[in-house]
Amino acid sequence: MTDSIDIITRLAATIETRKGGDPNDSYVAKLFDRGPDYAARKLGEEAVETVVAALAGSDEELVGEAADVIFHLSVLLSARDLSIHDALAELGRREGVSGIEEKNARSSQGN
Ligand SMILES: N=c1c2ncn([C@@H]3O[C@H](COP(=O)(O)OP(=O)(O)OP(=O)(O)O)[C@@H](O)[C@H]3O)c2ncn1[C@@H]1O[C@H](COP(=O)(O)O)[C@@H](O)[C@H]1O
Repeated sequence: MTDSIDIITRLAATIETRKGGDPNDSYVAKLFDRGPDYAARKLGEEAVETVVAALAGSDEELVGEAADVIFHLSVLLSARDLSIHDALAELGRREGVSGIEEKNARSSQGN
């Protein structure tokens, strides 16, 4: 499990290093160059492909599409000057909070 977090941490760090990079040398730099809206569309495409794989694909295809979603989500958050670690921290915050408490906490915040 620690290894999985290490992989996400390394990926997030690599993604950050690509900011301002040459789009011809780096796929992530190309995504940054095209902007957050493009990164969001890529994430949407990968999410749809994940659903298709879940409904009609093999386990291997589903895992591959899920990895694409995590990658493109990481790029999108970085393009918005956020990080996948912000999303993980939110999941961590929800640990130990029951579904009802979470719902109440969100409605008291106006969400
Ligand atoms: N995980 C990935 C990853 N997954 C997929 N891809 C790239 O995604 C591209 C495939 O995208 P698509 O098929 O959707 O379409 P495309 O037409 O090629 O791309 P678009 O023009 O549609 O954006 C290929 O170029 C893949 O190399 C990735 N590129 C990079 N990473 C990670 O990002 C790191 C940095 O990559 P670079 O920025 O390229 O050095 C790598 O070390 C990896 O860890």
